[in-house]
Amino acid sequence: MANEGSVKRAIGLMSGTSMDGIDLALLDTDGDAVVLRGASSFTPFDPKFRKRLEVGLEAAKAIEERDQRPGDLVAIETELTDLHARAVQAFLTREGLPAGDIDVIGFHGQTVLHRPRQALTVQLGDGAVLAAETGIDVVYDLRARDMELGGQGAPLVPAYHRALAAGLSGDWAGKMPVAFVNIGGISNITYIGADGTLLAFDSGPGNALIDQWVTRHAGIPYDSGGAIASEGRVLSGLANRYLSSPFFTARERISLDRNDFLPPEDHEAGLEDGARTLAFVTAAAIEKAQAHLPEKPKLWILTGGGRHNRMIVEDLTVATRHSGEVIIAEEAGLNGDSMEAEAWAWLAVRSLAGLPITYPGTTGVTEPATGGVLACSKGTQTQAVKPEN
Ligand SMILES: Nc1ncnc2c1ncn2[C@@H]1O[C@H](COP(=O)(O)OP(=O)(O)OP(=O)(O)O)[C@@H](O)[C@H]1O
Ligand SMILES: CC(=O)N[C@H]1[C@@H]2OC[C@@H](O2)[C@@H](O)[C@@H]1O[C@H](C)C(=O)O
Repeated sequence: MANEGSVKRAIGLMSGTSMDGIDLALLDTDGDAVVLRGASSFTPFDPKFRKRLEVGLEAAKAIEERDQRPGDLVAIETELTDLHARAVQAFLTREGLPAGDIDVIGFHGQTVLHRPRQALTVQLGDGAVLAAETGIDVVYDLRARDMELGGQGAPLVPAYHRALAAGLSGDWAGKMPVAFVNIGGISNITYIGADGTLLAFDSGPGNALIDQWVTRHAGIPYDSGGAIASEGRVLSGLANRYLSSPFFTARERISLDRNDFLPPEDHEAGLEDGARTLAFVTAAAIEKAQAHLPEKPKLWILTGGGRHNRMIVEDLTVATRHSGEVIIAEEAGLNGDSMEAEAWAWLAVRSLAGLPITYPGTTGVTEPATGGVLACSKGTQTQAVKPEN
């Protein structure tokens, strides 16, 4: 290991359900406290590769065993791994850091299938190849063991949210319970009670529906700032169709696949009304999540790309105005773009130490569980991380 003692220097790599690119973050941590949040980067996928990933998602529907790669998925996985290796190399060059300074990379990969009921989750990405190409040890496949132990395999960032909450300062420190809401392709919520209670689950659609809608109707990848939505009005019939999904009232909290909610049919709305309604649905779904929490949060910290959509932020602010305050991560001194990548760095360090990464309250796993697979940079052997939870 490059760094002595319990504090490790880790790089986290996240390519989320929006499939927009690779977030990278540097983190110094002992796997408990966040010692130092470092520099970060974003490497967008070019539109051609994004298109290939979308085709890959369709092919992935045929997967029954997690190592199957139907259609073009073998080639896509190779290209994806290579793009991650290049993102790491470009970051190290930019920051003037030798690879030997980094103890470990936490590698998420690209989720192409997630079926918790079948205990099946597939993230494309070859950890061994990434380790060989970067010369840095890689911890990857962090979701699978949780599923084997009865968990949903997601969300995994909540334990990191709790570590961040412990470090909040000033006025924000006393505002408990606090909820982190990550508005990515799908939205997920983490609740941290004043007594440290940790609960988390996917709360519903995030930007994926909005992205698909504006791509189809305006040829742009996302509704920047919520500008299109701000020109439209909420179509209550359409909104209610989404919000009456049994997903919101089911006692069991399940993690979502990107395709669990689909964009409206073309005839159901015009461009602006569709974007406005979907932004409303995203916020309303987050508000509905409160029904599954022991107390209403006093503070909501928004992360993920959806915090830039002002209609989502406004709608959530209105919906929670009697009980809580809504802020974006940056107002609390955090980085809403790199938080998930930071989390993957933190989780990798925990994995190396055999510490739990998921809990009954976060994924429904039977007991606190570690996870991940270690691929060593020196040598070809890939060994499973041996947990001691
Ligand atoms: N300026 C902006 N205005 C509005 N929306 C934005 C803006 N920037 C990014 N987004 C939205 O955020 C999305 C990317 O968010 P993010 O990177 O948090 O998602 P992700 O990590 O891929 O998803 P997940 O957390 O579900 O895995 C984009 O697809 C877009 O919809
Ligand atoms: C299977 C999968 O990749 N799930 C993602 C997805 O995107 C958001 C939400 O659904 C969350 O459950 C999860 O990612 C975050 C990073 C997590 O595991 O915490």
